[in-house]
Amino acid sequence: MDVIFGRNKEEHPEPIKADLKGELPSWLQGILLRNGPGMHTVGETQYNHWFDGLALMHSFTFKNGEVYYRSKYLCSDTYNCNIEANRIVVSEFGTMAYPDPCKNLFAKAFCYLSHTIPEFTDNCLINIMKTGEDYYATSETNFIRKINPHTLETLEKVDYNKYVAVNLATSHPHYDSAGNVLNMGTSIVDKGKTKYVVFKIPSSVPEKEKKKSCLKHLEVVCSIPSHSLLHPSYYHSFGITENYIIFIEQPFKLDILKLATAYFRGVNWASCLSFHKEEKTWIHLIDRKTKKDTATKIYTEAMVLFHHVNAYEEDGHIVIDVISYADNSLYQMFYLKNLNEDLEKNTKLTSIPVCKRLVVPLAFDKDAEAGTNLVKIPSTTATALKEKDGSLYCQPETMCEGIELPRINYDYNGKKYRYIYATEVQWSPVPTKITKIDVLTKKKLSWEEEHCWPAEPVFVPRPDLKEEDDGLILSSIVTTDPKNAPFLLVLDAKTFTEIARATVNVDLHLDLHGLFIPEKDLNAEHE
Ligand SMILES: CC1=C(/C=C/C(C)=C/C=C/C(C)=C/C=O)C(C)(C)CCC1
Ligand SMILES: [Fe+2]
Repeated sequence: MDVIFGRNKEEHPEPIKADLKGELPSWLQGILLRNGPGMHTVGETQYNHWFDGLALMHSFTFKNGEVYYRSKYLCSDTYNCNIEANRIVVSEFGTMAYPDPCKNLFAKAFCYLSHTIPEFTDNCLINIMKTGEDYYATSETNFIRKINPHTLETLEKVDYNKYVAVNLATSHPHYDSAGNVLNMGTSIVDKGKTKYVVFKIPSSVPEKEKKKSCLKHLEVVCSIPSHSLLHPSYYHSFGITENYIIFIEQPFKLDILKLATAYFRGVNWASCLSFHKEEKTWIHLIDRKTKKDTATKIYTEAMVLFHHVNAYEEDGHIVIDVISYADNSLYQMFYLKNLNEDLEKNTKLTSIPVCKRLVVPLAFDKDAEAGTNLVKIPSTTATALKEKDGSLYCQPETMCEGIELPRINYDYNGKKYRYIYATEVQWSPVPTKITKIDVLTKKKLSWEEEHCWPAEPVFVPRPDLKEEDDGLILSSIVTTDPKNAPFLLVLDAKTFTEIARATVNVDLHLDLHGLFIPEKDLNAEHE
């Protein structure tokens, strides 16, 4: 497994023409742009956790029936400082680094005693975000890095904090039909309060400010007070429907006092996160018009969740699909010492990812007796029980087990939908299959091949789409058989049959997330 996880990957900044088997439809023109950790060793030093690795972006460009591959390390301040020092000098999720010689850039790390919130990394390794015509590499700290989607060059470093008071922000923003971005971040102990802030980045700027970034026009949509000042929830994504923003405040929490003292206690940021299994998971539904949370307190059992799949409104209910775990063993699993030794032995998850459906009634009989199930949708076994104190206790329906990195046809985001595309994992965190799940019939279609390790499957709609699954699935496939080079797999989303594969003779890295940029959204000037 060292091949997949531990070994530093080489970058290929110049386009490499892939060897294509099969035929690509002529409408497939654009760039699949993805992000993930590519380097875990700098000089003699090594990161502890897979999520610490230096961001390596890669892209598959589809042009006139051909595919071109490139990859480039994000030239973040973190990357530059590490490379210059020839060792890890900036702390990441699972690795605390000292001392920091880049004093000018990371000086604040030394002031840990006077700063509650340490200066975080700009190693944006998780996802790619589009705002207007700009693209950013993202992680979960306050920093994002603008990039050129054609050349993968690194551009400006942006501090969210300049535009909105957040110390952390998700790397899974949502987009509305006009391309505006909706994202959430946590504002920690700011003016005596800790809250979750929802903000909007408009997709365009006024004509006279054409050269300015959309971030300058960022607006706060609403904020949700944290249940606890010093223990805000950790969250990796959130949900939206036409009229609501869905925020799940899980008992997997960040301990701010631990965070503030981690540096001098010699522990990593990860150790500041803990799961409180005896606590509840609070479900917040924010009305997008009134900006208010529901008056009723809504909760479900303690869970750890990273990915929302989708959410929608149906007959006065909100349906929320998530991938959840019974504990936080997922983060534990991705320590490189677990991944690189005996994968089978060390990475047995103590809880597997489960796709759960939570259903919350919006309007219900306030006089209903305690214990009544208020869910009136016949298609689900999820319940919402009225409690004596007036709160709602939601018990989810299990949709399926063993899926992660879920994607949908994004035109159905926030709407009633039918298909989930995901990677399939069993008791090990490394995916071996890609799967399509029909949430209506619970039927599954899968793709797998020996020694193949697929990435998150991205759905690209056919231009004349008539049905939700009219389109293609793109997934980059890492291989561990030296005889078979890695490739970009193209499946028909309807049947899950292979349309084409574009093989590239490079050491492809297992990545996290990314997006497909159709040609019409690409600004040719930057090419
Ligand atoms: C650096 C840093 C963080 C980084 C978190 C990361 C890098 C999370 C990655 C999560 C993934 C990839 C989940 C997949 O399901 C925190 C904890 C937000 C806060 C402290 C500083
Ligand atoms: Fe994610």
